Amino acid sequence: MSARKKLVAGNWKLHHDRAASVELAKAIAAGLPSSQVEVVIAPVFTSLDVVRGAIAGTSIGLSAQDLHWDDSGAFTGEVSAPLLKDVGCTHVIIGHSERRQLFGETDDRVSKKLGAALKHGLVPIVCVGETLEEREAGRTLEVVLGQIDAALAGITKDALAGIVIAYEPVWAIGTGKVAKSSDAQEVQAAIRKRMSERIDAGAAQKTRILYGGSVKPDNAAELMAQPDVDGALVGGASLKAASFLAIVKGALPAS
Ligand SMILES: O=C(CO)COP(=O)(O)O
Repeated sequence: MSARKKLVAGNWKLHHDRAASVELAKAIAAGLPSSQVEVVIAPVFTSLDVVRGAIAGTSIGLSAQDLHWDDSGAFTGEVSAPLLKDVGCTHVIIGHSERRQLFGETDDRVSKKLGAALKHGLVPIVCVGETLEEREAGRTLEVVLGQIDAALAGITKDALAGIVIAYEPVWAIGTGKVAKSSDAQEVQAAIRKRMSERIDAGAAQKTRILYGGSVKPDNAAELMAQPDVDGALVGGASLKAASFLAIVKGALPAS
């Protein structure tokens, strides 16, 4: 079994007001099956404060869904790493494909955001993934490894061990079309190899690489049984405690 502790993160995207967020966070906290799996939830910005209160005293990590790379300044509408720390965040999602596709996120910005997260002690969850067109053109590894190279430019081996990568094929997000576990494994092994070659082999063995894209209770265990799938980044199925907790259970080692 891998020495890497499995991590299951729920990306709530633009869902749930404060009351619904607190209710969901409490239900997740009450149902956590085991501390053998690390669990992180990522509510909308406006719910972070109340969710922090709802999970206080538990092992659940609190993640934002994005950040700006500067600490402060004339950046209307943005939120920075020090402010996320101030509200109690432990993690931050960076470079989600929805931000890349809908909000002009670039590889360069992803790299700057990663630097800001690390500087302020937030665990970055860096998302990469190919579109359907890129996969069908046989360009999956070229695209994904290019995103990895750009995001991790300049990262030290000490920092590498603590970051989280999420491989999320764009065509699998919100579509119900999950990647085959063997395909996820192939890409995630290639990501680890690239980080070993370009940064540090020892540190790359410690980096958690999650799979995301239509993860559900009925496919989670098989995906997370792959040697380089160290957990899941879950969208739709993280919005209900029962399905999210079932996925967390799927991360437990088979008994
Ligand atoms: O984008 C995702 C998580 O960040 C995946 O979303 P779905 O689980 O809804 O496909």
